[in-house]
Amino acid sequence: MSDIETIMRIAPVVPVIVIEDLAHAVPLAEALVAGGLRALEVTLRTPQALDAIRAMKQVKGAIVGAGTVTNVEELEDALEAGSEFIVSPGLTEPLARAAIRHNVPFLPGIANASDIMRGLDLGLTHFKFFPAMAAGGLPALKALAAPFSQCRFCPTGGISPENAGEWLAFGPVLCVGGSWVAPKGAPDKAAIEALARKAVGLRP
Ligand SMILES: O=C(O)C(=O)C[C@H](O)[C@H](O)COP(=O)(O)O
Repeated sequence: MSDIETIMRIAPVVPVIVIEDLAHAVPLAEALVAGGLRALEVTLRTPQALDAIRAMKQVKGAIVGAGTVTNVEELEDALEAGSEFIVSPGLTEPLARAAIRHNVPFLPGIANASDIMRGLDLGLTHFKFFPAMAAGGLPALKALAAPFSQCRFCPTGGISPENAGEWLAFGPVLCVGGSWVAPKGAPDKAAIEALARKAVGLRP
């Protein structure tokens, strides 16, 4: 099993995916992988999410994780479905301890210094900065990262093709998360592949 840093370094953008129709899962994953985005975060926001994870794992080259994992039960369901990494909007001790116990790459959300310190106490150093723009944008992350030089981040929430390059130019940012590469609805494979290709080119 890879560690979370390896997963964060696969591509500059991790698509944040909401699957409303299971039939969309495989074509969407195929288009994203073809465009160069291989680490895919499927949010547990819809009843189809776990089946979507199972289906997308069959796509060659895809590394499929679960997002919006907010408690231990969801983490266990996500692992049962074959999730290769776990993303959470926040950081609770029970969830973090379960992720560590299961030895699954884990990217919990932080938004302030106390969140980071709780993570460090648990042995975690890699975090999602969420909600990135609403929590103060790049100036906020720069200020937060300064006292925690051992930490690495994946800002998510309000990241766009227009601002992603600036985030990715900041050393502690290994990747960004974003939903813009996985628009809702029936996937237009050519359009999504093109969005993914552009996203791959965003790393300065
Ligand atoms: O679902 C979760 O677990 C979240 O943490 C929220 C998502 O990561 C953001 O909603 C994606 O943000 P946008 O790219 O601005 O659409």
